[in-house]
Amino acid sequence: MGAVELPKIDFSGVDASAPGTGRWDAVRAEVMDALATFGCFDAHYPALAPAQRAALFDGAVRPLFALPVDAKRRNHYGPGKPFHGYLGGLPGLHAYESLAIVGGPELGAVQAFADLLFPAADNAAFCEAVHGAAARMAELEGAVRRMVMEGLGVAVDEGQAQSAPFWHLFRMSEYGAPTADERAREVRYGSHQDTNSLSVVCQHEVDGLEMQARDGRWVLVRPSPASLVVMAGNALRVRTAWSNDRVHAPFHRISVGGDATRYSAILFSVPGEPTIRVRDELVDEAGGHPRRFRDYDYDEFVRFCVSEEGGRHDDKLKAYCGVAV
Ligand SMILES: O=C(O)CCC(=O)C(=O)O
Ligand SMILES: [Fe+2]
Repeated sequence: MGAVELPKIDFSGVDASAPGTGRWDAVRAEVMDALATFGCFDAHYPALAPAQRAALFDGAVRPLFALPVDAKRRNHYGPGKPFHGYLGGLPGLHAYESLAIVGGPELGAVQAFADLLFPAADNAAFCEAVHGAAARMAELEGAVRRMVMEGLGVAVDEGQAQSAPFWHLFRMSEYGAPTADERAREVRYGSHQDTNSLSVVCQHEVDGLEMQARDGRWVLVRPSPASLVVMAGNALRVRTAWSNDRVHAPFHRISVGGDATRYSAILFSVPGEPTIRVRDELVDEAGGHPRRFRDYDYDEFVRFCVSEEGGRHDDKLKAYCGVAV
């Protein structure tokens, strides 16, 4: 068997602010195909320029992780939002740390984060680097999300989109290289599906993201300076489950090898409503598209995923709210 590779989709010439123009329709067909087969793809996306990536990682992400832990711990959004901010020193997540900005594509949110972590410092360049990259990644996420709705034939109703908005979490992560007493390649962040709708991953120079193909094989995704990985999470899978999982939420994990610390930045889109609902117009019991999941509370599902009970299931969504069909 040959090596598996992620589908590659070229987004040059796709204008996120002008849906339907240029290569939009052709790219949408490729997106639907990739999300149904792999649940993810490698997006060639030159709008996030190599210089912008360098500014993000070298000018912002590295200095951020070099801060003392006490400073990093200031990145938290309150007890009800346990996975919104700093993560570090967690059981099962050795040599992994991450920081996250709620609303990362918005300058004000980045500014508030910077003021918290670098008080009394000139943080204008930091803010520009983080906001610039997060905003470009959000444009790609928005275009893909719209393509999925169009591709499924779900009306893209601007009014409704406003009343049930999505919000973004921009997470920056650091994974330590294997130590002398570890194996040459170590899994730092174990196999999981994302809970949100879409995730856009920017790997910087050092590989580590492994996606699992439907046949079970793991694909190590090589970072390239002009590409991003886009994948579907369980919140999107739920919405499309009526049509035999037309969107697959892939399992993935992060491993490290070599001797360089790995950095990544991920933009997650999260549904704005507390309850995730399968849209009624997508359920057709008589027509062979029965309801496959109960409506569920998003935050409670996230807590279930990290609970002892959740840990016993691979397919946590099915265990949490699956309906036997
Ligand atoms: O660091 C990465 O490349 C991806 C991390 C990831 O899968 C996650 O944070 O959910
Ligand atoms: Fe993930």
